[in-house]
Amino acid sequence: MTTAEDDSIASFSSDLDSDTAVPAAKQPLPTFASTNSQSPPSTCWQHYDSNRARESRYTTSASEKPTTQTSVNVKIENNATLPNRTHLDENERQSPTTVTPSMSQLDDDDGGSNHDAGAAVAASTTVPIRIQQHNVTGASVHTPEYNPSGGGMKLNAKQAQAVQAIKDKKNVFLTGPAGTGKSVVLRKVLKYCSETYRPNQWVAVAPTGVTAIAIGGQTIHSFAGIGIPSEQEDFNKAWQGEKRQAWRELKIMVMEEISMIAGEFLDRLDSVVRQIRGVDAPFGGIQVLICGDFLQLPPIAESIENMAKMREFVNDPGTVHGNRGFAFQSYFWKEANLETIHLTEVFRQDNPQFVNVLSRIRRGLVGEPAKSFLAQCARPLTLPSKDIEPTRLYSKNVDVNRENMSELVRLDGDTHQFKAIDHVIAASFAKPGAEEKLWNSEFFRQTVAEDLLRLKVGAQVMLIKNDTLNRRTLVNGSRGVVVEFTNEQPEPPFNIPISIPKSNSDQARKEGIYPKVKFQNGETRILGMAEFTSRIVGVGQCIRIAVPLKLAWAITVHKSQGMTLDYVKIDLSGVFCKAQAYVALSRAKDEKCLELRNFSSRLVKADACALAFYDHPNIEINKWDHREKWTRAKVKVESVNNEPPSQEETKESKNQAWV
Ligand SMILES: Nc1ncnc2c1ncn2[C@@H]1O[C@H](COP(=O)(O)OP(=O)(O)OP(=O)(O)O)[C@@H](O)[C@H]1O
Repeated sequence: MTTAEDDSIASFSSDLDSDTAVPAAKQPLPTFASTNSQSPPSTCWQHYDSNRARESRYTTSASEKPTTQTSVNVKIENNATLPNRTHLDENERQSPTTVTPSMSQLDDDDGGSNHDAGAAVAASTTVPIRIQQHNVTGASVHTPEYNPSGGGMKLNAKQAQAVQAIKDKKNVFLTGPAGTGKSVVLRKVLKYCSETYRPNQWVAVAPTGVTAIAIGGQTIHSFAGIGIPSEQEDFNKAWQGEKRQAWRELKIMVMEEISMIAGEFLDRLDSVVRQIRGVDAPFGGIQVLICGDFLQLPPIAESIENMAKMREFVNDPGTVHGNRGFAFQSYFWKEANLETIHLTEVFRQDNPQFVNVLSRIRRGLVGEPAKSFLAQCARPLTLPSKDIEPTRLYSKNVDVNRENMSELVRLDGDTHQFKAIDHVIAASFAKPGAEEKLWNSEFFRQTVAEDLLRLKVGAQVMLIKNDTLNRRTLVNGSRGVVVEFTNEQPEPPFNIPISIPKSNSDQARKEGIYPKVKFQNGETRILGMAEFTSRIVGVGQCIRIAVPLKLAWAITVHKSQGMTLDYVKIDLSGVFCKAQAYVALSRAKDEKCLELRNFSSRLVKADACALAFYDHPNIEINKWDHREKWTRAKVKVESVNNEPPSQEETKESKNQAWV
């Protein structure tokens, strides 16, 4: 084991400039006689409109619900049949995506007696499986909870301290560089929760589907019932029946990868949860374990340009959600009275030289020794066996897609193409030109659901939509392999029929043929189409109906956060955000099992605000600001600010986020 450079954690006080408007989250919250209220108070935060909320019980929001005044414009490609939206399963749009962690998934690494390998595999994106002749890429990869070697794992003193703090009912922030065992502690805590609380009293949440799978939990968006929020009203969806009840019953929430959860998101959610629970305390008194490293991937903030556009369409600009700031910049953070535990012992890598290189890169530093150390990885990887396929990491989706397509081409067999169906619904109150705006929306270019999906038997795939029904064991991020194409009928919720006529150019494409996928948890599913939507504040809704699969020989760095990879090929040429190079490199266990392409010192960047948070106790770092202005951090170190992301960065990040 090797100890990383010691980062002293900051405990700081942070107040707003006197001229900074106090966000509504800080305005006095309404008080409630009891927590049994069934709807948000009319005085609820930021112009809550109770009529709209009533409607949103049945639709994603009032603006989305087709009404007689709503114009629906449907563009049907290639004579595809458009499924009637009213026939879509209502549950699919509203019901919670609940991935109940099985006990075995939560089993820690100490050889717990009830380990159930099958169920554990269900939650992993990286566990090796062999399906007929098709090997799932990443066979060499393991996440710690599913370490095939099993065996005992003794927590070090700080890890044990974190578990104890949770047992002592404290709110805990568990941090430290990559590979220091934060997730291992998290799983110990989940095991404790499962033994101590009833199932509805605890939850594990993460910002992305892949991470959620790895901890056997669900995304924070799906648990909250708010989807990907674009305005305050979306957060108010947490009031909807089942969700409201879930929030009220909760006693402890475990949050993974906090670096990707924005301060603004936490504050908006916190405000609603306090009201739902009728307790004016952080998350209405729910105990929290927050895990993560702020020097890893940051939240995906809206660009200033997009924020400005969205604000044009709303009465109160403060209601537009920009996903700004790190979690430590939230009001919630300051009030939660978190006990910070900083892990420093790196377990993932054994070589102290590699640990030192990574430690510098985490802080945005490179230097000659690090450069020459990494230069030795710019050679083809030698693999111990033909069966082992290294995981390939790229920064951008475009590179991932190219790599996946070239793998697809190498497979024998017919290509089956699945064309998406797009349509738009303008909001009843939208200004003229709304439909055109919707058709030109970035959603249709950026959404992870491809316009034309090509598949073959043997293709490595990833599910890109949660299964909100059935056994709820498959989620956005579940990995599998296409085992055949069939005309058997798919099951809900992925059962929108594929009825696209044969194209001239593609001999393999037939009507009513569905891909059958064997997932890593052993489940086999026939997949029809599913609905992907994006609501544009004040304008309406963009909808794509597509087969919810994506090729997955290669994955993005964003998808890899939290993983431990035995054999990995990394191409850093497309790095577009801070910490991306660090996250990619720190996945590798050993430099001998890492092939590195296109490394350059200029790609290594750390966020100055996150560095300041760790390095300077007692500094003031401003909170996210709900006004147009992106406030500068009031720190005593030079050039520390929260730069808003560029449009390019937001676009790329969203590409990752929507996966
Ligand atoms: N106490 C321990 N003893 C032995 N190995 C450990 C211990 N804690 C963690 N590990 C191992 O270290 C590796 C990294 O652990 P883990 O994924 O929990 O780190 P992390 O801090 O969550 O990393 P990241 O920030 O990259 O998500 C895993 O292989 C895990 O099994």
